[in-house]
Amino acid sequence: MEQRYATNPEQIPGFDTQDLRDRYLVEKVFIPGEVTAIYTHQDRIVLGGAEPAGGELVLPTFDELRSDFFLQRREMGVLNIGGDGVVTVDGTTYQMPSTACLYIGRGAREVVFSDATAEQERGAQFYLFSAPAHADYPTMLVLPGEGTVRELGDQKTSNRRTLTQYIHEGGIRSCQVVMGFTRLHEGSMWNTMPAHTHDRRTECYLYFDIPEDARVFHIMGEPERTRHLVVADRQAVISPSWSLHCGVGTAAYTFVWAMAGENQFFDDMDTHPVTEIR
Ligand SMILES: O=C(O)C(=O)C[C@H](O)C(=O)CO
Ligand SMILES: [Zn+2]
Repeated sequence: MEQRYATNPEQIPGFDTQDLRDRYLVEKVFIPGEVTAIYTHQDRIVLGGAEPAGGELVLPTFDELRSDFFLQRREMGVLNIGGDGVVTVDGTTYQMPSTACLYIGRGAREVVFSDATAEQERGAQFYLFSAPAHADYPTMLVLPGEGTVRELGDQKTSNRRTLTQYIHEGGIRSCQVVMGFTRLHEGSMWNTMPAHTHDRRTECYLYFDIPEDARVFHIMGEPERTRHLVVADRQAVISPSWSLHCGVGTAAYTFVWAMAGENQFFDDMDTHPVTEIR
């Protein structure tokens, strides 16, 4: 498993484009037939992907965790961004259509990922987001349309978007993980405006449904000295607690957001008016 150590905002001015990409961008989240995992020391989050590609994939444990099985001391949110899939947790099967979310609580020993059928055109792609857990919450599935929906932004400012909360205080309960996804409406390109930081939590965005010839310019860094990452489809960005995280696409797109840290209050954000960002 790749490890990425935590960074300090004072390091950012000394980083060139590649340094930023090496530390904050995950270019290959999905590899057919593999479970990928990146261990970031920012809030000890592990993020990755499971793409069964017609077979069965078992969630392995990794040496770096020094645990008997992956979820011995951790919890995990799983969000399917591909075709229909199935996740089996200790013998219980969960059908996961595209954009369904499964919370898997601490203590689950065996997690298996597969496509729903052998003949499907588009395979399942499970995005994985895990954080240390101090208690056992039940494993729960939430299907598309069942989360808490918020309509945000305005077409006039090119940021009309629908945000769905799955794992959060008013939905599936967890120790730390907060998770959901945001879909930009056609013609809207800006996410997360007005932009914010939340010193209490690390957040990761997995961008998807970006057309092949389009990119998202993800803005990061301290609000008074921002930088950017150019992000392609199905790539993830790690935003440390001190980093702004917002972006603009050259086409509409969708992204999974997921957080872990000091609290789970979704609205605990320090907003930064665009007129003050540098
Ligand atoms: O479009 C948005 O706004 C978001 O999706 C915001 C993220 O959920 C976020 O950054 C929560 O802290
Ligand atoms: Zn945020």
